[in-house]
Amino acid sequence: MAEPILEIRNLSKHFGALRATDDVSLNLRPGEIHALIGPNGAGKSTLIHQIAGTLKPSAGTIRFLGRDIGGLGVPERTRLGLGRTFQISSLTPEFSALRNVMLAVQARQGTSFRFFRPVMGDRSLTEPAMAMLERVGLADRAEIPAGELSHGERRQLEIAIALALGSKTFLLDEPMAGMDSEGSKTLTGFLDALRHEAPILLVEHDMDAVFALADRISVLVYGRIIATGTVDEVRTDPEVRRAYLGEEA
Ligand SMILES: Nc1ncnc2c1ncn2[C@@H]1O[C@H](COP(=O)(O)OP(=O)(O)OP(=O)(O)O)[C@@H](O)[C@H]1O
Repeated sequence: MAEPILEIRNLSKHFGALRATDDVSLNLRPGEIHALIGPNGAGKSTLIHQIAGTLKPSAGTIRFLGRDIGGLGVPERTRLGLGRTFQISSLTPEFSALRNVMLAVQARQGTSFRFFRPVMGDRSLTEPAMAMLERVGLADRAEIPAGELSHGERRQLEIAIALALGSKTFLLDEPMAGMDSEGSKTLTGFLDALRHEAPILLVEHDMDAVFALADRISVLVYGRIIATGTVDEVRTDPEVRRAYLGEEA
């Protein structure tokens, strides 16, 4: 089996007496979508924050591409290729989709000294940025201001930006939140293809999306993983049914 890209071992986060994550171990393999599900307050976002570097773990290790990243800050983790998206603030709403991606290409190239040149005419920026928009299926929306894109399109744009910044893995925290069923269907199709570019750790409450997408699911309850397995294994696990899925499973 391929080496995991991301390996979490015995990760915990304590807020006073509360164990928001408690001895969590999981991994993410190349090409997979690993979904993390669980009731409200189970610790899913806390876990994502710990991996992204915005929360310091109380204990445990995080290895990314074979390297212990526990001591690294957010920018260093991003530079290594750990992509966290869906922070809407990363988009400049009045700039076109293309220009938003060009800024990321420029940041990656470290060419901000070119500010005095007309950026939109710079083919070393427009061409890779266009290629990125094509990869995420937004090429025909290149000229539309980011603020006028649909909810789902903005998420695709954020992924294009993350790819332009060199992301090799994605941590996605509730990407379907606030979407109608049409939007979440489109985004599901998009994430399905994205996994082959970069594996995804997906926190999501939309169970249709999770069951359609996940290669594996881990179920988090009160900060602990109570089961990890395929969709079928998790759906039929008695403890998961009792603790989370209930009779609807
Ligand atoms: N900064 C913090 N200080 C204290 N407690 C916190 C903090 N952040 C989260 N918690 C607590 O940790 C627990 C886990 O919260 P977390 O947001 O990780 O859960 P979640 O599984 O993402 O929930 P949801 O599905 O509702 O987003 C909760 O009890 C929450 O109140």
